[in-house]
Amino acid sequence: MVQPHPAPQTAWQRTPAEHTAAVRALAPEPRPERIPLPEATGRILARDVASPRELPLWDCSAMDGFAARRADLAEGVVLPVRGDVPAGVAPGPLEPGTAMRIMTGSPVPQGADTVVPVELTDIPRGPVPLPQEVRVDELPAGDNTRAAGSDVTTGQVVAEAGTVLDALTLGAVAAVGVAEVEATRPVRVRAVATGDELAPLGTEPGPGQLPDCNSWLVHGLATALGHPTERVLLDHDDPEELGRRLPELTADTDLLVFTGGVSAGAFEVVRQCLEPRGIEFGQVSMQPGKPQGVGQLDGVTVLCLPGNPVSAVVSFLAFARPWLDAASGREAPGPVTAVLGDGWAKKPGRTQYMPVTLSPEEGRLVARRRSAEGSLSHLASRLAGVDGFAIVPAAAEGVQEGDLVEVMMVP
Ligand SMILES: Nc1nc2c(c(=O)[nH]1)N[C@H]1C(S)=C(S)[C@@H](COP(=O)(O)OP(=O)(O)OC[C@H]3O[C@@H](n4cnc5c(N)ncnc54)[C@H](O)[C@@H]3O)O[C@H]1N2
Ligand code: MOO
Repeated sequence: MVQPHPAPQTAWQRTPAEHTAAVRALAPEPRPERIPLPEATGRILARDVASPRELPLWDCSAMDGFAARRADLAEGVVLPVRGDVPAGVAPGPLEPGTAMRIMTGSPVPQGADTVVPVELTDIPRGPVPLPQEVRVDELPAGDNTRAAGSDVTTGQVVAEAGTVLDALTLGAVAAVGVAEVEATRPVRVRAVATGDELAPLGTEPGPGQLPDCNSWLVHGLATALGHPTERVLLDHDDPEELGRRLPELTADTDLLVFTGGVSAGAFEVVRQCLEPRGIEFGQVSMQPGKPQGVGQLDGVTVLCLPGNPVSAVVSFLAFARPWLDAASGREAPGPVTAVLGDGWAKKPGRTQYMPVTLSPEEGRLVARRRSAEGSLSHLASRLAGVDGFAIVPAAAEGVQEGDLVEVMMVP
């Protein structure tokens, strides 16, 4: 058992917005690097990607059928077929009064301006030999061609700096043939859960112990945002021991996130170790998430979040996420507006973050409390299924069904 340290003094009182700004101000500039496109999945683009070519690369067919001149077409007309235009060939010009068989995406022969879909002719669909002639049974409504450059022109930006290279953005960049991109380096996160009482997942908790979930929560949230994250479990409340381990904890990382040991108890390992080292602790007028600490050690930003699991999640989303967005060049997503599907009373004074589920109903996004016990900070098991946290302003004494609320989303 570690001897208690003197009760720490509260350094500051802030609103959530003030603390978000204070934390965000410590974020380093995003560091870009040039990497092969496949490695950039999930990264954030540091520079616009402009197309080096136009797409389609040529005027092409939108249908499998027969390329012809509109002027030669009439219902029942029979045209001689002068060749095939499969994928991957550059056809010669089309003689007036003739047709060429053409496949979807293939270059329209010079002189042709219309593709008659095979279904509108006497030729059966599918792999049939090239016919000598084709009868047009019905005139196509459109020309069934796609103009060169109608998707993208040379130099046009297909993905903007700040965009996450998700599967679809990656597809767009690959489509224009760009093999390397400038993306921001991922931010390395270390999630440190502290507390004498913590038992690692998969072990049976001893007397007075409980399973650690915070390291998994922080790991999961940071990973979901695309940051490589390492978990550390410090199953003790010894500030001296934590002090000895600090060089190791701050090495090769950009953001160190502690959970637990930050409030006013006699054994607040994180606060007692880090306050003398310049990390500032104080209170944010929010519920949950009141006790917070922030600062820098050896150039690494250190965030100290409260140990109650719901408090840790809310604090991560309100403070760590904006830091991560800023450090990785990602535009911070704002809250989502929803209609409340139920109401509840609240004490005025602190901004409340209520765990809610969201569902689209009759064209509106409806937010409902995840559980009747509301935003109590210890309800770890009720985190399952939470879509976000409805933000109820500090002065409010409650909310009613039908009110509009802003919801801080879970990534
Ligand atoms: N006298 C006061 N007491 C408390 C205050 C206060 O202002 N004055 N603030 C309360 C609030 S609000 C919160 S939130 C908590 C925050 O406390 P700590 O950050 O010091 O967290 P701990 O005491 O270490 O733990 C709180 C609670 O959470 C459980 N916990 C901690 N880590 C984990 C983990 N990794 N996995 C699962 N559960 C964890 C821990 O066992 C405790 O039950 O302080 C209030 N007290
Ligand atoms: O801030 Mo604590 O998170 O209210 O329970």
